[in-house]
Amino acid sequence: MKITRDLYQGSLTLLTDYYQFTMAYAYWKSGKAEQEAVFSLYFRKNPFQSGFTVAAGLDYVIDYCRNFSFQEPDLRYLLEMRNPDGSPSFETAFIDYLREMEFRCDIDAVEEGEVVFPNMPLVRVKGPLIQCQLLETPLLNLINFQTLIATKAARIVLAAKGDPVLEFGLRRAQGIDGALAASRAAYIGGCSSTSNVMAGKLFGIPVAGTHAHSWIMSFETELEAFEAYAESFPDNTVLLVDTYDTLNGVRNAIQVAEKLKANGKSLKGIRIDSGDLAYFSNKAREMLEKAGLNAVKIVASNDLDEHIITSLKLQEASIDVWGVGTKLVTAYDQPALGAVYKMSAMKDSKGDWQPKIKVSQQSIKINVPGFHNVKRFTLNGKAIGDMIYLEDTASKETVTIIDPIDPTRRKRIQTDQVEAKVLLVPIFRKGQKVYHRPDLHAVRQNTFDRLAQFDKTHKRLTNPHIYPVGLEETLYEVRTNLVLKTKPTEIAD
Ligand SMILES: Nc1ncnc2c1ncn2[C@@H]1O[C@H](COP(=O)(O)OP(=O)(O)OP(=O)(O)O)[C@@H](O)[C@H]1O
Ligand SMILES: O=P(O)(O)OC[C@H]1O[C@H](OP(=O)(O)OP(=O)(O)O)[C@H](O)[C@@H]1O
Ligand SMILES: O=C(O)c1cccnc1
Repeated sequence: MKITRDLYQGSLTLLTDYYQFTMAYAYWKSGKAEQEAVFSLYFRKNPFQSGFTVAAGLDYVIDYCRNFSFQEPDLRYLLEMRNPDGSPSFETAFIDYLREMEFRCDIDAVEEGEVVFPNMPLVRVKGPLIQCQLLETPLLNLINFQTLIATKAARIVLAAKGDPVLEFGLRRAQGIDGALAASRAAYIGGCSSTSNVMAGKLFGIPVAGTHAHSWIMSFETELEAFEAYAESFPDNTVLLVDTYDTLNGVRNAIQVAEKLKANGKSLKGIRIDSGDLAYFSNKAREMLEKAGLNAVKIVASNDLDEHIITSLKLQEASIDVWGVGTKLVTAYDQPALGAVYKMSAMKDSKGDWQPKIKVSQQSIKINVPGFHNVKRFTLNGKAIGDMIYLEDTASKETVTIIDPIDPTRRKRIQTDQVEAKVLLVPIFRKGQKVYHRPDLHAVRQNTFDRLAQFDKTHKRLTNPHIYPVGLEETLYEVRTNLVLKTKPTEIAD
């Protein structure tokens, strides 16, 4: 897929924060640009107070990196940039250096649809410092939003307990790209279809839809509108019943169903978009059953989210299909995932790797140093803990994983009695793509399969049981020693 190129027709290399260029220039001026570094992309808290997060956005990252080059119009723009005093921001020789730049990074990442947790690397970039740095903003932009929406979708799909969830968000999404990326991520999270026709064309997501109130309002009566719609779509008649009076709408839909039956066809569904969805869906179900129309599906929409769906399920509402828009594609209750991208190691002038740490007053903001990876341990197919570890640490029979924020939380794992899977997968080697991307349907299936590995207590929508993710002991020690070495030991007055 060349989604970003198809959509934006050119290089996206300038779609970054200006400070990436100020640093790039300064790295180049001080002779550090080609020095090797490692950066890690991770988040610190699951969104929505969720017990898990679903990774998405890697496909866009791959496109971005494959198109990573400076085109002449971009170079001209950079050359014309000025400091506040009117002097050129960048020397011509730097612009020439950018012109020749070829993407040379190694990238490893968790696959889309993978279930991920705070502090573990989602993407690891190793390569020339300048290239690692320039990737910071676009990688965060691409991973943060899609991961957020895939997670929201997964929660909604879990609440729907196997019923199809139709994504209806385009009209309320954050602009064109927000909508397209959200439709893609919502599908990864488990939605069944999108109403966004362009997302269908670009990504191959199934497209589905009913009709709006305007269709009914364009006729003298609701019954005429239903009949005309059934004539237009005899094989896919879904009627919106709540324009004037929901139960009367159901009666009219039943009349149309009988006509369809006489022609060897059937009414596929009705949609309720207002009022008490439990009451109206149960009444509608009773009326449909009385008319022998047990197979007619009831679609509900109207500001739904995982919590309202859960409540409607508890109320035993007779809803078979859920249409969800605004609260899904805008991640209404948490509009951003806070993933960050931090340097974790750099080669010194002798060519030796040095782990790097950012020390903060807030311990949650201290990153994981070194060339690290993450392993998931499973027992009889169930995930029991994730270990963040330094790649050059020899494997041991027993490991202890230590929560980086609360080191009293620890878990011992007998590695010879469990299965282990390394979660970072090679994506690029020396700038060349080595990863074969699965199609979007396989990614969506991946989400279901991976989520199935987790105990339901971690998937509970409120107050979930915290899944154990920790640092392997050696890494924990490296990190603690680095913090102690870097942090002033005296408490400031
Ligand atoms: N039985 C129910 N239990 C919990 N929430 C419900 C139930 N029925 C509907 N809701 C939710 O309550 C909210 C009702 O919102 P609102 O009052 O705006 O709807 P409405 O009265 O149908 O009006 P509108 O025509 O503006 O959609 C929606 O978010 C809807 O999903
Ligand atoms: O509620 P959402 O989850 O965003 O789902 C999409 C909404 O979009 C349509 O409404 P419309 O734009 O016609 O407005 P209205 O039904 O709120 O009047 C549809 O009837 C849903 O109610
Ligand atoms: O197809 C539908 O029913 C639909 C599409 C977008 C928004 N609301 C409803």
